[in-house]
Formats: sequence, C-alpha cells, structure tokens
Amino acid sequence: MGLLIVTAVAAEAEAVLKGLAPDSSIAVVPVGVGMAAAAAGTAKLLTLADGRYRGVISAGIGGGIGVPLGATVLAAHAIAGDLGADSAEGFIALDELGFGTTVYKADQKLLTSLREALPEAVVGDVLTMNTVTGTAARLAGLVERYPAAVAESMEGYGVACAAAQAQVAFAELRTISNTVGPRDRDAWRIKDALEALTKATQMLSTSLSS
Ligand SMILES: O=C(O)c1cccc(C(=O)CC[C@H]2O[C@@H](n3cnc4c(=O)[nH]cnc43)[C@H](O)[C@@H]2O)c1
Repeated sequence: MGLLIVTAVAAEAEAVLKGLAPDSSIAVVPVGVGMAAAAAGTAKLLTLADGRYRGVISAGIGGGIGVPLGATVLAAHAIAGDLGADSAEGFIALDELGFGTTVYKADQKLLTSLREALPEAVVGDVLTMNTVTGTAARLAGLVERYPAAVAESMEGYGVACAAAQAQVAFAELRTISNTVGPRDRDAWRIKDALEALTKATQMLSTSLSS
C-alpha cells in the first residue's frame, strides 16, 4: 500500500515532488489552504483510492514557535488551536464543549520512520489555525494553552480528521517559513522553507517508499 502526501498549495507539492525519486510510488496532491479544504480534499482522495494508501502526510511550510527558520518540524500531535468557543473566562476547546476532539496523535510507526530519516527534525505539537497568528498576545495565549507547540499550520488537523475517519495513518511535516508572532509578512522566508521541504523529502524518499 502506498503513501499520500497532501500539501496546501502547488508550490509545496512541487517542492515535495522535487525531493522524491522520479519512480516514487508516493502520491503528492495540493488540496487547498485551510482546515476545511484539507479535510475535504484528503477525504476525497482517500475515498477514491479505496484502500490503496496506508498513510497520509500533511506537508508544507509553517510558522515556528521557538524553532528557527528553515528547520523541519514533525508533529507529535495535530491540534486545532482555535476550534471552540470564546468566553470571558477564556477559550473553551471543542473537547471541553463535548463535541469531539481537537487533538489527533500522529501514527507512531509513521512518525518513527520520519524521525529516523530526519534526525535533526524538531518533534512537538503542531497547531492548526484558521487564522494565522499575528499578535504577541495571541501567541502568548496559544503557548499557555499548548506548551508543547513548536509550529503552526492551517491544515494538519483537517488532514488528520480525514485520515482518522478513513482509518489510515497520519503524520504532519512542516518546514519553517516564518516565526509565529506579531505579523511581519516581509520576514517570511517562503523560498528557503520550500527548499528545506525538498531537502527533507529527499532524505525521506527511500524510507517512505519501502
Ligand atoms: O499573509 C497572510 O495574511 C496570509 C494569510 C493566510 C495564509 C497565508 C499563507 O501564506 C499561508 C500559506 C500556507 O503556509 C502555512 N503557514 C505558513 N506559516 C504559517 C503560520 O505562521 N501560521 C499558520 N500557517 C502557516 C499554512 O499551512 C498555509 O497553508 C498568508
């Protein structure tokens, strides 16, 4: 059974494909930006594949939380960081409201093979945000709620949700394009992060194909 790598945008898919061997059996598909597009796109691909994939990886660039630009992050958990309710007492996560889970654990076997191929990758929780964090206050709230968070993306939780429903393994890999915090779009290093994504995929290529 093969592996599926889903990215948000075409540039991320191209960076991943550049790192894979030309005859790789791994499918790479861009499914759109954000949790909803990621979940719907991944669910569609898994359904059409009818059991052909043993696992799905949400891959792309991401914002770092205490992790330097260009570094590679592997998710221990994909957490929906802003899915819930606001209140005078603070944020109430969907779990506390009794409507499901905001946390998906990465498949341990898949995560182990990614860690072995990428020994320098930082492993920690990756937050999936509907709104890219853009203030120090919002970052402080996230860090307080999720002390093990090392990065932020907009898709991981959506991909994990689709994977869980299809009963296939899930993992998330991000290369860091920007530091999460006060918005400074000029400081984003997207090209470097895409190059890091190609490098990471190159290192993974052999172990993932087997
Ligand atoms: O400049 C903006 O305001 C803006 C608003 C929405 C999306 C973007 C992107 O460029 C996001 C593209 C893509 O990158 C991932 N990403 C990268 N850094 C972060 C981050 O700090 N927080 C959340 N997601 C991030 C994300 O997965 C998107 O797919 C720009």
